[in-house]
Amino acid sequence: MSHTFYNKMWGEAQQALCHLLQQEMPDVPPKPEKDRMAAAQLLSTLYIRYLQIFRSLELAYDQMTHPQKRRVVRLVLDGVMGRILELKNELVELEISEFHYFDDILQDLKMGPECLEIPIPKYFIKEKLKVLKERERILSEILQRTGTQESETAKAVKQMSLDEAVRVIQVSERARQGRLRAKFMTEIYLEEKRERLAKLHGEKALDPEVAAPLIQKVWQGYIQRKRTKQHRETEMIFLGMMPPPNFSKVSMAEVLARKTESLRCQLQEQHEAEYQHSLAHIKDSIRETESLDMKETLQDQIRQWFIECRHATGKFPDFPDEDDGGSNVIFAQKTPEQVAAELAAKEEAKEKKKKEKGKKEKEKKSGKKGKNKSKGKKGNEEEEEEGWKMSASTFLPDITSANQTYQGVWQNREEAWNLHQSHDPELIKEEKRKEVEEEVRVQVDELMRQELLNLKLSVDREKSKKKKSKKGGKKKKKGKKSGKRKKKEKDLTPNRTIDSLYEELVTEGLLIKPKPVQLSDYLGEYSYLGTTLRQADIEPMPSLSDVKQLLVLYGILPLGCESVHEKAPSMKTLLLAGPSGVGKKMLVNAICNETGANLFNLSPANIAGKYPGKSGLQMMLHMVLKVARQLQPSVIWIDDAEKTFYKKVPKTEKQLDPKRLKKDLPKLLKSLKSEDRILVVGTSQRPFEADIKSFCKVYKKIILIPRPDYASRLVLWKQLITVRADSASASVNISALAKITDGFTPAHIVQAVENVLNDRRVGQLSRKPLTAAEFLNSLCRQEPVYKEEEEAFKGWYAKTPLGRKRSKAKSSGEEDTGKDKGKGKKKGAKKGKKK
Ligand SMILES: Nc1ncnc2c1ncn2[C@@H]1O[C@H](COP(=O)(O)OP(=O)(O)OP(=O)(O)O)[C@@H](O)[C@H]1O
Repeated sequence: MSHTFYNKMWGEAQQALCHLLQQEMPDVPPKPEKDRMAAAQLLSTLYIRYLQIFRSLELAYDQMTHPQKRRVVRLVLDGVMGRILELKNELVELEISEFHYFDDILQDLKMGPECLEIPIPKYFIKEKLKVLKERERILSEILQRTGTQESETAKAVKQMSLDEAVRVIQVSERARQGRLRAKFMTEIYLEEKRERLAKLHGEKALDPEVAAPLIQKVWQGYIQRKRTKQHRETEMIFLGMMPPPNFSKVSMAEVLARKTESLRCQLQEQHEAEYQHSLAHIKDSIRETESLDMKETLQDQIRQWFIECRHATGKFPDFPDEDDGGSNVIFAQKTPEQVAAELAAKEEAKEKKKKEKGKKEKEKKSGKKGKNKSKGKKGNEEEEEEGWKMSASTFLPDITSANQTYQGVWQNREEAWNLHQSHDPELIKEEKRKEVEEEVRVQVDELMRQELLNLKLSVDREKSKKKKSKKGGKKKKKGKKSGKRKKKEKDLTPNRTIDSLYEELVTEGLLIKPKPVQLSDYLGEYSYLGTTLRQADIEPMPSLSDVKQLLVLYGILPLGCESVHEKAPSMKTLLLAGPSGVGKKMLVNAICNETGANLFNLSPANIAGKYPGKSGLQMMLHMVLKVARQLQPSVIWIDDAEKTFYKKVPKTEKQLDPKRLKKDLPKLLKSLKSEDRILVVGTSQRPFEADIKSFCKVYKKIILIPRPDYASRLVLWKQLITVRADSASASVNISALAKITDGFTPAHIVQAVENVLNDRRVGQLSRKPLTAAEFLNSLCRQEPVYKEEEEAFKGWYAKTPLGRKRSKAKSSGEEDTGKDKGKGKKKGAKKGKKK
């Protein structure tokens, strides 16, 4: 695509954003929304519209080559990402559920489900590709040196003694020789048979008149069957029931597009380097050519101010302090609106203070008067009256200011000269001029301060007392600051470099290499019935694609983007719970690969016996945290997370001390600050074995991963078979396979496909098409997820804080409807409980 295309895309996204901002920040603040459904609808629509803008901006940022434009796009992009997270958070609080279904809104907006896919900005990896590659190289080197990698692979492969190995080789060699001999014997036997038959029927050769129709019959049959098959395939392709033959082949246009994309990336780097060079060069030249002029004008202006002030007040003014902005304060040009706004803000602050005072007094009075009136009821009534209101956003101001920059600088900029979309020197000049002006101002201020002092001494005969007192004041301020300073965390490894800590952690197996999986490898299909089911008061099962989206929102976006992590609702922990094989570990690895994060493994089984004792544990956590902070983003993965919070440790596991982290994990989380891009991800197959209170206190965000639904199974079967053998899925009844594998997890499906489609079978595909029945053998040897296990998960989730909140809200909602119908209050509550 061309530069114009991406510029246009950016412009359109900004326009759409402008509309949204008008809707989000109207002149008259909207009234609180009393209807929950309407509020959810509003939030969902905003969410989807922001998502579309996000997609366009991400693409534009990835491909635009103009360095200055890219900076503005990046600001908006990060802001939009943060706003999407905020909206999701609002939705979670409003609907009291992690999963939301937008199918009805998609229908209204005439969009497909692919519009809900949350893109992962490519800059997360692209902008630190060199660092990541270097780190990967170091990690591999350490692993090779220490032999950790070998031992890991050795774990997977069963150890074999020499005798055993020799025996296996002998057996297979004898089998090979036997097969070869048998083949020769068959060939010899067939040869002899043919010769014998030829001798027997030699004299009775067929009459050509009889032989010809025989050959024709066979040939006609063969050719007709072939033709019919071809007709059938063309018809299926025409009906859209089969993909065209070169459907999965990459087209020439695509290859070209990819090539252009990579060329653009090179151009981006080149333009960025030129831009950086120009920044320094232009500043130098401005300093050389303009700073003298600037100095003189500024000096003249300040002198003028001295004189004017003396005329007006009879005294020379005090020169503003450097901390207050120096001479900037003198020349601050404020518009009448700014002055009015300042006055209004002051008045507001005053009124607020008054109100607060009044409130406090009232509270005191009411506290004395009435303990008879129940507070709870009052609170509820107030809440009901108030309704839902959007919480204040931390990202909207950023988006607005970036939008203003777009409108002020870029929207109508003449760019006919800039065909190659490199930097605009005029803009750099404007920016650098300001910087040089500031530098000059500081120098001039110093001079003028001295000049004013001299003037005061000679004209007003004033002594410089103030300075001394001010200096004293400054000292006091400093004293205050140092008093307020918080205690710093103790560094247990002050003499060690990060490299040596990194190496130690790798050697100990605490820092591991993530498996090479991307989030796009996690297959799943959109759930099309979500809203319909919810409207019928049936809680739909989330689909794997919903899970994937949650993971992008809660894991990838905050880890990948610094500003989003700092300002978005804080997320330090995430729990992925679900039956074995639903892809929990795969998702953890995908988070690391998509964000370039380090992966620390603090699973109970992995830390057992390492760094023994209390001080050892402290040292281990300190090292992990220090490296994780320095080389952020980082993911701290705890497999079998429930074991840390066991209600009762099973006898067999007592030796491993699985509860080792129980006390220190909350402390570790407390020490994480908003600027530390570290995410603790727990995975658990049996969360119900943990003490739910302490477990949920640590893991505040819980994602329950379900077994795949029919649509996801269909996609899984199709994709997994196609990956192994391109055209094999055409002959398989995938729908039947998806139907009978209800209850099986993706891991089961992966296993079945691997078992059946081995290299030998793939080689036979052209002669013997694949059938669905071949998978049954492998499937029937695997244990599906039974209903009881699924119910256990659901029951456990209902006991988590969000689950309890939801059931509470549901029962209170039912109570209300019960009241409306004129039924007794108790009946409603009972109903709620039963449900
Ligand atoms: N949605 C999916 N799409 C494609 N492959 C998947 C999906 N989910 C799981 N898999 C595959 O299934 C296998 C098992 O996944 P994984 O080990 O992540 O499961 P798990 O839930 O962590 O299992 P366990 O709880 O037993 O440790 C992996 O090979 C993974 O690639």
